[in-house]
Amino acid sequence: MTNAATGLPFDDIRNLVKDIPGPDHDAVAACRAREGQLTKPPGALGRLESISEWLCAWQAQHPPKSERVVVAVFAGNHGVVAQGVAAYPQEVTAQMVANFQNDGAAVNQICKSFDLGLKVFELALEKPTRDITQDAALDEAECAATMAYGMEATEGCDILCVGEMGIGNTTIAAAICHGLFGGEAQDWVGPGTGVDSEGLKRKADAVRRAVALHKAHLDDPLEVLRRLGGRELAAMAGAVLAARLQRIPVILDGYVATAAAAVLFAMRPDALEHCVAGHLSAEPAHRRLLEKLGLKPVLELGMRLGEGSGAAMAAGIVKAAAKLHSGMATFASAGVSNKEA
Ligand SMILES: O=C(O)c1ccc[n+]([C@@H]2O[C@H](COP(=O)([O-])O)[C@@H](O)[C@H]2O)c1
Ligand SMILES: Cc1cc2nc[nH]c2cc1C
Repeated sequence: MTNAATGLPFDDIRNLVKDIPGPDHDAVAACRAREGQLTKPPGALGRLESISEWLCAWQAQHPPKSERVVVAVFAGNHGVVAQGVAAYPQEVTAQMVANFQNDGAAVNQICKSFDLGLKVFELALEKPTRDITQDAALDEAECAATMAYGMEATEGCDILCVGEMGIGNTTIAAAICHGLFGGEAQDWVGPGTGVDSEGLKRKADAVRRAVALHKAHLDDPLEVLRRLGGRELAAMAGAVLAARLQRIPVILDGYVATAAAAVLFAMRPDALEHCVAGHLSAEPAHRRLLEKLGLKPVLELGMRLGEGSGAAMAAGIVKAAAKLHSGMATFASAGVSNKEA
């Protein structure tokens, strides 16, 4: 069922997706022109050069801005944990939110290392979503409102890192990927925070049953998000969309954040061109998902933490790329002889 005739909240999201801007070719041309003048052989900074270009294309300006880089961490709880799919108890989600607020988590230390801002968005932790093996996780109004809430994360930033915290949400990510891209349930599940082999079997079975239950609605990506998703995934999808509309490049974290973004990709395949994959998570299905999306990770550190940590690590590289581009001298200004024409 589409809602075009009834005017329900998903229509607003569909209209926004229709109107997303493309890359700014003038800013890219200005970036290439300066890149060619910097005191280094052409191409010698490798992918860092493409990252500068990507920043210019999606910020629609040259030189790129990288002063205000913010890590947004969205936290949610999931009814599907009743299926025995998670290694840790659900209360860890709220406890880790407190840890973020008290500066004690891994992501806090990464933010301090690279001078990044951190914003934590707590999403009704006391009211977990419905168990996706039994019901739709959210209703349409709540899913759309949560996407709208996620859109607020873009305020006051030049570059946005998108991450999450939510016990059970690697099961949710797997269900969304299986719902959007098909294959077998076991292709999309992995250990998450470290579930044992029996738990992994329960996880694949839960994903298989959830996708079977909602199979009549899988051709609409927003319905996949509403039925198989969670609040932090809806908010992340909203944040990634808002960033595109406001010309803010995005660094995606691991498997869960990428699964949320994949909903927008399924709506239109150019919807994630303003995103880079910050890292390749050790959660095995992340590689498969990035291949589907055509995204190449900036880092591969064997991390599998979530909470925005991989995106925040990559932000250090992205900030360095912008500084290199803006701060280096040119052959002319430094009096360095260029190669013979
Ligand atoms: O996004 C990833 O690549 C990722 C991989 C493994 C674990 N996580 C984090 O671990 C939590 C979910 O794991 P689980 O086993 O409870 O589904 C959640 O808080 C995520 O931030 C995240
Ligand atoms: C301790 C802990 C920290 C986390 N950070 C992100 N997800 C997490 C899951 C657990 C269990």
